[in-house]
Amino acid sequence: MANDNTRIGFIGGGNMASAIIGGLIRQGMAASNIEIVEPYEPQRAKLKEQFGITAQAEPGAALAGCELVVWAVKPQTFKDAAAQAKPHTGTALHLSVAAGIRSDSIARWLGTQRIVRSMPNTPALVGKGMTALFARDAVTAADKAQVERVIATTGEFLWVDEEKHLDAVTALSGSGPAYVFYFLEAMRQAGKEMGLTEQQAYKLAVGTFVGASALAQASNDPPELLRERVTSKGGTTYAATTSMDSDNVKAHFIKALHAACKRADELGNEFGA
Ligand SMILES: NC(=O)c1ccc[n+]([C@@H]2O[C@H](COP(=O)([O-])OP(=O)(O)OC[C@H]3O[C@@H](n4cnc5c(N)ncnc54)[C@H](OP(=O)(O)O)[C@@H]3O)[C@@H](O)[C@H]2O)c1
Ligand code: PRO
Repeated sequence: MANDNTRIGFIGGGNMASAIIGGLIRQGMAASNIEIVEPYEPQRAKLKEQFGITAQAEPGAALAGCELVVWAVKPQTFKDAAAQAKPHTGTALHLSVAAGIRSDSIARWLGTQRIVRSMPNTPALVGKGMTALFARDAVTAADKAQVERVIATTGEFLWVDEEKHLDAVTALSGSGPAYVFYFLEAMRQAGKEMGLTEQQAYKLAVGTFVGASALAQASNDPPELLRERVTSKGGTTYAATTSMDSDNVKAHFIKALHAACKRADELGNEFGA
């Protein structure tokens, strides 16, 4: 992004916006090309401290010069935020990161069809994000390329052809980091119960996730086979996975992801009207 003079506006300057802005700045985008609208004063102070960007409390003329507007508000506040910002967004291309809110709703609120919906995740903060993107028909190849340049600063991405698949993506990779952290909490507690210090247990658990993920990424083998290679006959891994199987852990975990997917659909219905 170093030689790119595109101006990008952010509506909402919270966690997800900060993750993307961090990526853009790391890749050399000038902070002066970023406009942020963020009503919460302490968050504006944080953005100033983190990125040197003075965010605006409400949308205004500065937004009009932005070729791309990123919507990083909660699903619950999207409609109101859209009503406030619409008079200032000109002919911009729009990129939403909001869970659940369908592009039909966004098109209606903003009066434009140039909308890309996305579902990023918080590892974007460290350049290891995983994002899925969906484009409405009116989005051109050049528009898509512009979105890709932005999202690529936060990690990897893929496009989905059907918008409803973004709900599944939300359940899988959008919320996914929380599942990993949940398992880290459990591994840390188990380690402590077995006599390790909290620090030792946490370091071992995080390192194991990093290592196993890197192995899965580097390997052409399916996870079933990778797991088999850890599992010695009559050994410790077998004892653990047998215990999980008898408690139906996998089925419960899959059920949890379906609950997240259903909630994404509900968010679209509840807050997209
Ligand atoms: N966090 C994640 O892991 C994640 C992952 C993928 C997608 N998302 C999506 O990203 C979106 C933002 O989530 P987040 O975690 O970044 O939330 P967040 O940290 O709460 O950020 C949203 C920000 O938008 C501000 N805001 C509220 N009304 C506004 C308005 N009218 N105009 C401009 N800004 C306004 C909020 O201020 P106040 O606090 O004053 O309301 C808040 O600072 C959500 O739609 C979520 O579904 C999040
Ligand atoms: N965070 C948002 C939520 O929990 C969307 C994915 C991750 O609703």
